[in-house]
Amino acid sequence: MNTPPTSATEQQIAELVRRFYERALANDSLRPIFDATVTDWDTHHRVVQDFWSRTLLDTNRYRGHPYPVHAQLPLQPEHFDIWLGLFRETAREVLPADAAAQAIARAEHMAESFKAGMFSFPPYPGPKLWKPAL
Ligand code: HEM
Repeated sequence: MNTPPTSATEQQIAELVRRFYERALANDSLRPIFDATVTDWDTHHRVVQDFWSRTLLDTNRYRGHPYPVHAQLPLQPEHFDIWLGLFRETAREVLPADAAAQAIARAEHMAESFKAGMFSFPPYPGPKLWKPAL
């Protein structure tokens, strides 16, 4: 999704990522999920920085697909609330106001989409319960 570039700098975005992960890894609910998944932190920071660079500066550095990545993680809805709380705090601290507002809006929108995709429906009951129409 491309939006007009904000006044953030790459340096501020790097700082956003650094401080956000400092907080996320100090959080007892989020840390185990990162510990179990991320083996190469430099690469992870770079990928996430590229993502925010695309969102806030309209660069084309991130070309991944965040939804399938998160759909495979053992997440509950409350993980997103905690994540967003830490992200809002960090974004307001590190980014200029226009960029903070855009980053927070994007994260909130993604959290809503992720939650809608991941938690809206009960698990598929399986083919045994399906009856073909006659
Ligand atoms: C809506 C809020 C979120 C945003 C915007 C976001 C953003 C991202 C992005 C851009 C990536 C890189 C995906 C890629 O490899 O292409 C990522 C990966 C990851 N995120 Fe999130 N994330 C969010 C919520 C969460 C939450 C709640 C958790 C729970 C701890 C989480 C844990 C992870 C982990 C563990 C990875 C690495 C997965 C892997 O390397 O296999 N994220 N996230």
